[in-house]
Amino acid sequence: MSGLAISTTGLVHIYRAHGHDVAALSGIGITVRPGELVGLLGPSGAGKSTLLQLCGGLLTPSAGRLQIGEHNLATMTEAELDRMRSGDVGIVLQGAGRNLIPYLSPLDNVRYAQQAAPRDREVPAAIDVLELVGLREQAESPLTALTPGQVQLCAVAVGIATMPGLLLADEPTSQLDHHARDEVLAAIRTINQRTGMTVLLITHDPEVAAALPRTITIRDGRIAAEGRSGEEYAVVASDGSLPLPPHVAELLPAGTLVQVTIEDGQVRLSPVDQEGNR
Ligand SMILES: Nc1ncnc2c1ncn2[C@@H]1O[C@H](COP(=O)(O)OP(=O)(O)OP(=O)(O)O)[C@@H](O)[C@H]1O
Repeated sequence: MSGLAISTTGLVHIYRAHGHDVAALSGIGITVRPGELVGLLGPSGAGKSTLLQLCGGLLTPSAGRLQIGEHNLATMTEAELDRMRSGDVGIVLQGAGRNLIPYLSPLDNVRYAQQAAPRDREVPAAIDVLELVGLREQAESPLTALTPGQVQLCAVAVGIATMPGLLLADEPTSQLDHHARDEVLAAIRTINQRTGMTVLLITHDPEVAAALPRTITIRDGRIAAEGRSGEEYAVVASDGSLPLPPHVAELLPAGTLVQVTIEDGQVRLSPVDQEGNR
């Protein structure tokens, strides 16, 4: 199938835990076009995995709109979510082993994953899926004979086994040496370019982020910035607010009065004291 778009407006997710609520996402608005390859960045606890799991239908939004292709996830029944998860969205969980059956070869792992595909979906031969990620030669090897990078490639192959329109990958390049990391990233790029599959992947690695055409940074459950080929930009939210980059926020602590002016077409932020004097 062709790539699926992601569209969210005011997306909120609250975990209800031991009598207190944790707001993991506090109003996320993003649009990802079909076939885009996007990295999700941000400090630990920012809400990246929560967003990924919401997009995969593994969690239900507490509020807001979340649209994956034609699916409006906020209103889908459990049966509809099951169908979406089995064919339209592939998920690679953090830690390659969690995606694999340890006693099956890469070929049988992919075949097993393909059994979940909807009946009307034509899936490619398992060997062709492995070829796509560069694992044809290891197709029948036991997983224990594979390098850590090859095990991760196998997890990616399982994630795309049914040729979903959206691949969600939680830190697929972490805990790998640079060579293996680059191989996994190259395989994900190949999948994206050859199939047109939309890809959303979480990374903490600045070198991986710099190599991606687009990144979205989340901080404290909100969109903090976007990157284009390594260059970071602040993003104006739908309510007109603009999150300051951390190095600017350090200069303008909370409560600072800022005069916003336009001079020669340039928007200027000038801090003033509490009496309004520059
Ligand atoms: N099952 C849960 N129950 C309660 N709170 C949770 C649960 N899962 C995550 N959280 C909290 O939600 C917030 C966002 O967590 P999330 O795992 O989405 O962040 P993250 O950006 O993926 O972090 P990391 O990079 O460490 O994986 C954090 O404050 C976290 O402690």
